[in-house]
Amino acid sequence: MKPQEVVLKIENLTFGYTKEKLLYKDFSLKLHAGEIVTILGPSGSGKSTLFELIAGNLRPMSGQIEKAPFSQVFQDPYSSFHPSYTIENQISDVASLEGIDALCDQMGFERELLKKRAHELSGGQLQRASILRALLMKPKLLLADEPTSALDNLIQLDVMKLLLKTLDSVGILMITHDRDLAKWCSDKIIELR
Ligand SMILES: Nc1ncnc2c1ncn2[C@@H]1O[C@H](COP(=O)(O)OP(=O)(O)OP(=O)(O)O)[C@@H](O)[C@H]1O
Repeated sequence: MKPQEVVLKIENLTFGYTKEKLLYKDFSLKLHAGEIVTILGPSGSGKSTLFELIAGNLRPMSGQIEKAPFSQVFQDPYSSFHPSYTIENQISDVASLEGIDALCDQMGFERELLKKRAHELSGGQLQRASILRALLMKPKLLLADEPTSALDNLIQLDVMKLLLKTLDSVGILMITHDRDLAKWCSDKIIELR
């Protein structure tokens, strides 16, 4: 079997907002296309900070982060979209709409919702729109922060299954508080303290 491409390589990462309180000390992680790695940890343990570091919004104190082209699904569906523009407009700003109909069907996301403005959608609908946008960007690495938190249990599983289907060519790094979900879908779980 052909070895899968490395889509994220973190080497000896050290970071804290202050030197006195480090959140990461010599932290390393390698993620391949086809893998899903989940970060579990209590509130305040540094999960979102790790995504900020990977996305390049924060600089490590030391260590290296190499990443393939990535897209992100954010924890708060309401802040993921501008409230007064349509979902379709906001997706087409960053991605081609090719394949959107099939993806909508797979996610149980009614296509009419694409023509609506973000403020007219529910939290669960917005969260699916955010996943739709992230997948249409055709990333090699998907950073997913609580990607299914606003969905009820049944839809949550469907959406996770869809994310897993993309795994042939994509590596997923996911944050969740949901230990059962993490155990069900992850190749590897990293626990922060
Ligand atoms: N911009 C910042 N400046 C200073 N400290 C910060 C900043 N952002 C986060 N922190 C602190 O860093 C720690 C880690 O925060 P982070 O948001 O990464 O945690 P988390 O594990 O994602 O939490 P949650 O599960 O609640 O989202 C917390 O103690 C937080 O108060």
